[in-house]
Amino acid sequence: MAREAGRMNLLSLLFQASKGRFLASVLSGLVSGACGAGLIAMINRTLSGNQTHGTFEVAAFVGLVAVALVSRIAAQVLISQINQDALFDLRLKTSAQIAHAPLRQLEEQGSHRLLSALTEDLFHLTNAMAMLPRLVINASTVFGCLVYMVMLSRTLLLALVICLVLGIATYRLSTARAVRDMRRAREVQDELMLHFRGLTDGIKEIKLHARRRDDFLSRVVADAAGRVKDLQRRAATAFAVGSSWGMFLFFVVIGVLLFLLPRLTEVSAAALVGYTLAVLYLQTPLMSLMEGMPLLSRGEVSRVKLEALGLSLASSTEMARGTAATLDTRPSFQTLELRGATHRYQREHDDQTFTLGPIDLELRPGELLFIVGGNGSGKTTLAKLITGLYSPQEGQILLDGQPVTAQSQEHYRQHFSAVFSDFHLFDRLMGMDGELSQVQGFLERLKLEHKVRLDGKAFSTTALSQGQRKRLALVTTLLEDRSIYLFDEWAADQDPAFKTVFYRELLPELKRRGKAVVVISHDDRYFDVADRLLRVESGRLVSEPLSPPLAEPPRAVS
Ligand SMILES: Nc1ncnc2c1ncn2[C@@H]1O[C@H](COP(=O)(O)OP(=O)(O)OP(=O)(O)O)[C@@H](O)[C@H]1O
Repeated sequence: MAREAGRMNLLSLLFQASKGRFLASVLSGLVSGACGAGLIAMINRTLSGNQTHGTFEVAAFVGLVAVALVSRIAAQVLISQINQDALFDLRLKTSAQIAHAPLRQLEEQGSHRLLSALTEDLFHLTNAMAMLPRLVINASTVFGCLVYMVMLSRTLLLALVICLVLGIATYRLSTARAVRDMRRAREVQDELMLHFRGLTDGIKEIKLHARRRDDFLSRVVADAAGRVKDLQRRAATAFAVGSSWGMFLFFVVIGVLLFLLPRLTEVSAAALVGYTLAVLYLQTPLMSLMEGMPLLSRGEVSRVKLEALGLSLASSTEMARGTAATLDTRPSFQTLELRGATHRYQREHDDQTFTLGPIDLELRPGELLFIVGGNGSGKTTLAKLITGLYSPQEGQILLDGQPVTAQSQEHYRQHFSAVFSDFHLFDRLMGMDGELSQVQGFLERLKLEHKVRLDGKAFSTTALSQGQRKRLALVTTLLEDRSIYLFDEWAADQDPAFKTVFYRELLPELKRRGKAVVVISHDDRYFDVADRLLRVESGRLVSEPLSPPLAEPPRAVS
């Protein structure tokens, strides 16, 4: 029942995506099916000698063949168009859903699962959706033939329906386990994607240690890939047995009609020939339905998987897309307060939790706040809380005295520009226009002018050293010109000379321009730059007295 509901869902998704063409393809399919039934009727009448071979009959035959041909081509073309459009829509929709999902939810899923969803699941879901109109077309052909058969003989129709019901029931019985196997294979594919990520991200570590490489390939990857192979092979075998069983049933039906039924009841020879012809004609659409079943089942597994990820395709992204254009890109503020804000990490299958907070913190324009603390003390978590990437689980954030709510969170985030320690450098500038004229100046300021230029909106390269990549990320944030800046260990990869530029020139300059700046840092040499120093210890904030500056390394040579 749940699976039926799922298919209904797939069908309605496709219908919503392209109502007009969907209906047109179904209509073309129905016309094609009706023409097929008409042709069978004509052939039967001619074979039984009930029809003359006059010009009208020939013209009618040619006409029916032509209409069947054109309507079938139309249905197929429309199907492939819907398929491509649906894939396009699904990719954009799912990307938007990921972009709008809460960060914590995405972190809990892990990037390997999201990648699986964006590649595997979207591919299979689209394949299944492409099957649905074909399923409707084939069903309409079957329907046309059945109508013709009702007209020929009700007794024969009853026999046929009994055979069909039996056939479908046994087919489903043999493939039920295959669907379960497909679902399990899909779970293992997430694991496989995790290992593939390990292969690309960890290629240096793998290359440097031959035994690690062999262990990784022959045990870790081969184990997951082997399980996927076994499960999919078993599912494919069950589906092959199921569809061959269906094929066998056709001949059983024809045997029953030709040899058994005439002994049990009175059936005319014309009806028998008509039935045999119709059953043979039905073979193609019914086989196509059966061959499509594995694709439909696989698509259904992906649909359930996407829903389980919380990326339900039914949920609309229109609202979120609409609001982006109306948001102020550089809002200003007077006060930002965290009051008793708390964030707790609770891992699945793990009793250990880490709690940050309750945090009380105030920030004003023109303030330079340093946050320090040991590894794992909660600095980055606090940064995510301050920037609105995490919502407080307890307590609240107030902006200019107003609590930040789910509705105002997107607006709240527009106050920030940040470089996190695991930042991502996009290869182009997005969401900016007028700011582009300032790029060259910032590139020169950060000593990148000989390495990178801007071609249109794209950087000429992002293949740079880690320190240079961070500088380029800083260029982007400076262009954004937001009212609050957050740097999470930005200077960690910079040479001593550039550290000085960052702490002694860039940060004070941002402060002078009225920006509030939050800096997570281990560089105690520069703590004197800060207006305030806060230490995070096991998730709690403590104030630190400011110490006098230590001896500095040489300044950068311009
Ligand atoms: N994605 C996560 N899921 C579960 N727990 C997490 C996650 N990220 C961090 N933690 C936990 O939260 C604690 C604080 O992590 P956080 O990244 O905020 O520390 P940090 O002070 O920035 O450390 P570092 O100086 O090493 O960057 C860690 O000890 C870890 O146990």
